[in-house]
Amino acid sequence: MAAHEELPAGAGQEAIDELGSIRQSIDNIDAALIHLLAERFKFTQQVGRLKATHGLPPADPERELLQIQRLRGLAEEARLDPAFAEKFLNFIIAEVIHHHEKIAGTESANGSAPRAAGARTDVARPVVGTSPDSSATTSPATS
Ligand SMILES: O=C(O)C(=O)C[C@]1(C(=O)O)C=C[C@@H](O)C=C1
Repeated sequence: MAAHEELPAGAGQEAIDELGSIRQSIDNIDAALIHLLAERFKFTQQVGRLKATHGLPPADPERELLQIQRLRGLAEEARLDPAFAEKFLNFIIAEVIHHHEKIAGTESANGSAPRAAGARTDVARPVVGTSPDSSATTSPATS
């Protein structure tokens, strides 16, 4: 509900105020996520240039396997769905690899083949735990 909209019948002012306050915190967290992602992409761009300069492949499946294992563990500790954590990381990494390919000039004419999260086209890539294509899993909510 946007600020200019009328209050739904039945919701008291206290509830509306609480909702507004919680949403402020959500907005702060969303802003932090954007800033963190921007910082992460700055570093991965550095990696992309380094890899292109030295002829290293854009993707490193072994590294990804370690990252996924680590993040799944962290997610469990934080009571976040590990399948969601894996899917989220794979989503980011797919974009990073696309950037790496662009830097190296190795992307195909219509861009990279769509990389299903957790799937490589050129290398057998380990997939840990639940499939990151979590249409089969429950919500990305906490577990
Ligand atoms: O660490 C690397 O080699 C990267 O290119 C970074 C990164 C990542 O985004 O974390 C991206 C692609 C690789 O497959 C593994 C990890």
